Amino acid sequence: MDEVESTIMKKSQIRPPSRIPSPGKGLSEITESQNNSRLRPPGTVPQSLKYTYSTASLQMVGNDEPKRKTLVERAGEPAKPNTSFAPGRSVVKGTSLTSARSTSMASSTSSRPQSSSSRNTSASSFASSVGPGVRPPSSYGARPQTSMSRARSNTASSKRPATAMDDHLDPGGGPATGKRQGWDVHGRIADMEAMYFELKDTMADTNVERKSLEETVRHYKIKLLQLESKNSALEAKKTALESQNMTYDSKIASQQAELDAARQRANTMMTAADDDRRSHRIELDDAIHNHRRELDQLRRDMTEEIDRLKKTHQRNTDDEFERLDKAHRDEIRELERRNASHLEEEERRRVQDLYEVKKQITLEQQNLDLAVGNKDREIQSMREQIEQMKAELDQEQTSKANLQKSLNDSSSSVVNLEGTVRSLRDRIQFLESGSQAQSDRFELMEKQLQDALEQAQESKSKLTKEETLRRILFNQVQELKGNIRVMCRVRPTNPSEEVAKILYPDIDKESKELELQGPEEKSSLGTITRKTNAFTFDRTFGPSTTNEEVFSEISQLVQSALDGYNVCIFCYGQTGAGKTHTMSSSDGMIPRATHMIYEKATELQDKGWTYSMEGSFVEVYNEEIHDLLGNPREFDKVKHEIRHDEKKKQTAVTNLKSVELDSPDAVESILRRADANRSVAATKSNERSSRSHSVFILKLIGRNSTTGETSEGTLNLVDLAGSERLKQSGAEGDRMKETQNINKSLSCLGDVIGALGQGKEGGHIPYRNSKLTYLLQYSLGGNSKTLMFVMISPLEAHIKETLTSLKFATKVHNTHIGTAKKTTRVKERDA
Ligand SMILES: Nc1ncnc2c1ncn2[C@@H]1O[C@H](COP(=O)(O)OP(=O)(O)OP(=O)(O)O)[C@@H](O)[C@H]1O
Repeated sequence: MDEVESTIMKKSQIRPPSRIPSPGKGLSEITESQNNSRLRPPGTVPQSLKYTYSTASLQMVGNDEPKRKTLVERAGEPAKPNTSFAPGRSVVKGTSLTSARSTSMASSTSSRPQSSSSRNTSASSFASSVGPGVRPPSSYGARPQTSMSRARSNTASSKRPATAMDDHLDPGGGPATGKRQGWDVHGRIADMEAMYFELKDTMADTNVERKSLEETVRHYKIKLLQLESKNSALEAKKTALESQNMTYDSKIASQQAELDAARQRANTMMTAADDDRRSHRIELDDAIHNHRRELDQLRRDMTEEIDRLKKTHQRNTDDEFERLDKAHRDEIRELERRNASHLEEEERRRVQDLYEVKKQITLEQQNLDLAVGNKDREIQSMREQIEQMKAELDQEQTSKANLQKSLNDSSSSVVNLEGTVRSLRDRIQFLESGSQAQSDRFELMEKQLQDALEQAQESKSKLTKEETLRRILFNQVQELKGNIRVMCRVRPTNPSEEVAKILYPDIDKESKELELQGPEEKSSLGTITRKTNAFTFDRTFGPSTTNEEVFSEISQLVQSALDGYNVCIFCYGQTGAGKTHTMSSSDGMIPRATHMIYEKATELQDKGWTYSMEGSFVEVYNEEIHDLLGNPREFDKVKHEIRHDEKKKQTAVTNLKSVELDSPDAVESILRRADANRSVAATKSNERSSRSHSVFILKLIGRNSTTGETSEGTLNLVDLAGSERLKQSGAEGDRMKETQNINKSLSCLGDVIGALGQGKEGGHIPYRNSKLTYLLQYSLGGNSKTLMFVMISPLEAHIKETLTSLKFATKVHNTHIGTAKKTTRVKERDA
């Protein structure tokens, strides 16, 4: 609002005249009228006029009609009453501004001290130019008092600078600043024109000012309307709040009344409760008092009754005791009599039972004999079956040999025939005779050749079929022999060593039995005895047996690996019993097996089989896997993990070096390297005792291009660490840890074989309990074939350990994995 006002104020400033010509003396009557207006004191303005101006000004604002005419227009008009001009001026310069901001106006007006006088002057000049007759009467005489006029009357009038008007007022007529003479009509007209333009500008300014004022008034009106609507809204709100307030007041009053009523009720209830409590207390006191009295009375009565009863009871007890004593004695006599008869009866019955039991035992014995006879017959029939199968196998092998021979013959005859054909062709070409005889002969020979070729092809396909059949029959024979087999080998001795008594009762027959005389045992009577322990295995090898003989017994298993089975052959026994000699020596099982596989694989090439063979060698030492073909310095750095392929039933070890066995020499180099790397440590039992389990893994993958068959087998040859007992070995520190780990893994091996023997479908087999059993998971049990060599030392000093090894082997031998097998037991009899 102030900003608008200040704008208005700025616009309302009237430019001071630049130069006002001083009027000549001929214009004195105008001067006089002007003088009159100037000379009239401010207080002389009639009150009625003042009122009229203000009302008129308000009307002007309200009507918003620019009724004023320009000075030029009015110049040609007839004279009008004074009031018609004065209010217009007052509206613009006086009343409205005075009432709004009198101070601002005063200051703005005072900044232009010459404005009114210039106007007066211009009016006078104008009058003088148009002549006195048309000049309007002095409007200034009727002008209301404004701040400007007050300022002039109070302060500026006395100190006002000299103006043209003053010159007119000067009676001396000597113009202080006059520049034109009375005759200088043109000059005056020019001045008049200048003044006229100046006035025109002033009027234009005034119009602008008026418009802005009208705008302001409109703005105020809008504002007023907004305020009024706001006021009415507030009024409505106030009314609503008042009515709400009244509702609350009435609610509070009703709740207060309810509260008072509730208080009243509570007081009444409290009083009633107090009364009740008092009356109850009195009743309770009375009751307690009565109860005590009754209790005392009862106590007295009871005491009297007890005394009376005691006396009566004493009497009765004495009588009863006498009576019971008599009855008891009678009863004892009666019981003794009954017991005697009962005993007689019982004895009779027992004798009868004994007779029945004896009879039943005899019957069962007969049944058992029958069953044993049946079993024997079954065994006999199985043996016969095996024999028959062996005969069939022999027959098949013979037929295979014959076929092979005929194939060879056919091949050589084919070669011969081919040579013949070539020579005949040459001859044909040479002869060129085309004679019938020659032609016939040639045809005959060609036919013979064709027949021979067909025969050879037929023999080849027959041979392939024979091979497949052989595999099936061979596996059947292996299964009949059992999927886990145990063989015992006794190492030779030096002449200086004290040997224990070991017998081989069936050495000339099946070579399965072994008898060992146990250690000396002292009885309670002081007599010393030695028990003979008899053992039976799938085969027993005496000290003179060579590695070649041993291998001939196990070669069939190696053949199974080629046929796609998982085969595991392991040597078990105490340190120094000959495990390493049997397994890894230069003519041991590992080199022999690999050589055999190599040879067989080469042979099978004729039957369409191609084999790839990969060998790796690991060591399980302190439950860690080491790569025996790797760098021994990195044994502790490189970690190996065992991964199983559940689907293929194959095991893989991570970060393991495997060597392609493309020649027999490759096997020897592997063995040399593994031997150099193998962890060895000295113990009391053996100077170079292997302290780890070593596993030679041979993977055999075969493909038959003719039949499309594939086979994937694994041969594991395991040299177990020594099985000596902790106490005996005298191991300490690291050695003790080694021995503990060895014993743990060997006992896990026993547990696994035991669990497999129970043969429960889906039963838990604790393969994971040791690294060794986990590594051999798919080579122990299931569809795999296992052979255990129990190595024993024949020395007297090792007899206890030997017995332990043999008992463990018997436990394994009694395990049924896969097909049924005869159970053997350790037989003991005194020497
Ligand atoms: N059948 C055998 N014929 C000849 N010598 C043998 C035979 N068995 C074992 N030996 C010899 O007996 C010694 C101990 O044998 P070997 O090292 O094989 O025992 P080990 O049971 O493997 O011992 P460890 O488990 O501690 O390695 C070796 O010198 C070995 O040559």
